Amino acid sequence: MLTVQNLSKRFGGLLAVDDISFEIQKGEIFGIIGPNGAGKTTLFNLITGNIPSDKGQVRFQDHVITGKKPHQIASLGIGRTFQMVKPFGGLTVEQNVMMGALPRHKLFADAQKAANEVIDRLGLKPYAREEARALPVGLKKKLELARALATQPSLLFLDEVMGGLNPTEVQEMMALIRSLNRDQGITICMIEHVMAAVVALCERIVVLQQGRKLAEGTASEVTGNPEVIKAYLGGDVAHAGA
Ligand SMILES: Nc1ncnc2c1ncn2[C@@H]1O[C@H](COP(=O)(O)OP(=O)(O)OP(=O)(O)O)[C@@H](O)[C@H]1O
Repeated sequence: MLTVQNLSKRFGGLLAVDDISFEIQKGEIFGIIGPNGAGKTTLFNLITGNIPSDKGQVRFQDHVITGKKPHQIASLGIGRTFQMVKPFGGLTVEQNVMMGALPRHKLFADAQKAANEVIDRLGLKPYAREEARALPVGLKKKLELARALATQPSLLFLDEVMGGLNPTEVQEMMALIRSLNRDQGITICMIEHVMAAVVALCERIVVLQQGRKLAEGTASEVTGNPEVIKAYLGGDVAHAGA
């Protein structure tokens, strides 16, 4: 579904993404892990057109999307959330989700209907008329996801949607991600530091370190890889359930 080939990005003297290649298959949940600063978010930004790449190519279905603008990439069916949730604070939850829905619908009323379906599905209905800035972090993360879903993606990039959530909210978010994948057929690529969630959800995982691909494989292959344990997992391996 998505092929990333030799993608690279330099910020001054720093090679933030260094010759990364991988493929995401239709229907899977794919994970990207690695220490802070490994280049994960930069990789997302390159794929979704938020920053230009220096080298390499990204193909989505039959399209080369390298060099396209974020809204063009979104209209092809690639959605994303941002790690630093940035809802339009002064707007309501419904208005924020409308931002995602509007480009998909000719009529305002249709966009509103679609936005409210997503709001319902994510359990945000009681907050639909509240200002986004008033929401606690768990609901802000859900709103971020709702906004991305309203763009009707077939491939969804999730950047640390579990970050800042309590254990109950993590369980709820995991169930939601699984349902989006299984029931709605959305292919998912997730950056995540909560290893229990990565191990439980992801069929395949890529590990980044200092911009480079350190490993790729199933959850058990990756969590059992001594280089990955040294570079990233450390004492967390037991916690990861490996
Ligand atoms: N716009 C930018 N200008 C300069 N350096 C940047 C920029 N964006 C990211 N970097 C640097 O690139 C490297 C990779 O950053 P990135 O945010 O992609 O890492 P990450 O793996 O997502 O980290 P984290 O897990 O902390 O979110 C870091 O050293 C970061 O400081």
